[in-house]
Amino acid sequence: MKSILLVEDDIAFSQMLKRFLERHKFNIVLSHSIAQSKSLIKEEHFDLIFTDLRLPDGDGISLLDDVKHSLKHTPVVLMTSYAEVTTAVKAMKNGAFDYISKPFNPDELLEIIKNALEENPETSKEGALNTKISDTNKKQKAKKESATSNPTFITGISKASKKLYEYIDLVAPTDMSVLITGESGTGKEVVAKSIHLQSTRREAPFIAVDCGAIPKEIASSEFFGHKKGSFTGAFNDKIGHFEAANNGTLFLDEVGNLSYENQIQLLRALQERRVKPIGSNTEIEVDIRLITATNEDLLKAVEANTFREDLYHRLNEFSIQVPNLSERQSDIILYADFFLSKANTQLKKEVVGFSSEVVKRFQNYSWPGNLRELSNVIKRATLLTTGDYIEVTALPEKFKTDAQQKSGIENFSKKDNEKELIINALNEVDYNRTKAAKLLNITRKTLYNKMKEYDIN
Ligand SMILES: Nc1ncnc2c1ncn2[C@@H]1O[C@H](COP(=O)(O)OP(=O)(O)OP(=O)(O)O)[C@@H](O)[C@H]1O
Repeated sequence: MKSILLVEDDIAFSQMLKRFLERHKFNIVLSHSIAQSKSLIKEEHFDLIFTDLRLPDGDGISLLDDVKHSLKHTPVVLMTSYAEVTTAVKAMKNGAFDYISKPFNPDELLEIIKNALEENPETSKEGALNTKISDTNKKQKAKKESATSNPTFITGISKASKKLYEYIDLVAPTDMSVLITGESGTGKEVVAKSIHLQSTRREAPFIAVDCGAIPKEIASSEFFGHKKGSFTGAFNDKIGHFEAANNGTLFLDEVGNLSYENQIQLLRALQERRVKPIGSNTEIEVDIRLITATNEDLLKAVEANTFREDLYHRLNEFSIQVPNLSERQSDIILYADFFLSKANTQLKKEVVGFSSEVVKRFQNYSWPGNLRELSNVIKRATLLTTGDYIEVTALPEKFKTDAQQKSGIENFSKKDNEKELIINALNEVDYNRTKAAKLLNITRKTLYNKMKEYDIN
């Protein structure tokens, strides 16, 4: 029977894991600290060390260093939370076999353990050990790396995000016009781009136009193009946005800003599916899919007669409301991590994560500027950070008001992290405790006990 040293300071969680692994025929020895683990390693043989990243007397990485010196071939697998994934990836470069992010599901856990144990210690060279990645995490990392090297977008895990992406999946393959509403910075343009990329038009152009930035006098030339010499200042032929987006998608941002006259021109072009550049005698047939976005209430504009009702219905064959970041609480750290990777690449930095205090303050903040604000805060903080972790001191003043709270990763409390995970899981499933327990991979009884312990109602 293979023997595993399980290092986890959360008593209830470690007991649960122990029982689960014992049922799968592993011999489990529990340890709740680095010091205890170090002495156990001297006394007993272990086939695998499975350790939490944050422990009361240090982190799993220092245990990893120790193991690497004394037990070169014993694989070490780390358990992490969202905020720590970047650290775990770094730990893998230092010899950890793999990592698993909490909450994890039993199959994922068994697969990682099986892979780690299957590694032949006698033949594996140091380098091979350093670069071994399980299939499960290969997938996770591939996703992460593609997000980093190709900074497009991530979908999020909150209920609101899932619903948003369900709608995107639903409407993308059709040719329907989509009206995207949502506050500034929520990601409306990213949604438009995802619809385009999931549509049959993905190989054709995606042309984004900010209608708020076009003076009404030149709007028709911008949309439909012009011929050289057709008006003063028309020094060359110009291709309009409709023609440029032919066979693809035209995205009109801030569509509510179009003048009444421009609205009429737009409607006509959409109905007739053809445009005539200014100064030209020939009409050009265009096949475009139209996606529009607004952060104002267009229906109110229709009532006030500032936006044409016929155009409104033409644009609104399907509507998608992009939620505010405050409604996507369980996504905040995921997005923060994504923006951190992006900022690291842009600024050539290697900041690995956020202090627990920063995580807490991010989760307590209302984010009126939504994803754009989060992205800006993180970029600035990454620039200001000289250590491994972004601390409260690198955040704008508005995040520093809670003078009672100490900052620093030494303050990272397992309890806070666990409480957050439980609250997020409960929010995710509308406080259905059976589903939340399933999501967290713990029994209902453990969940009840923890809710009581953390005073969660
Ligand atoms: N799903 C996502 N994943 C990663 N980054 C995102 C996502 N959605 C939006 N962002 C980022 O958030 C920022 C704001 O997004 P975007 O410009 O799409 O918002 P918007 O709602 O169109 O804003 P506005 O109303 O001001 O035009 C951008 O930096 C964008 O890259």
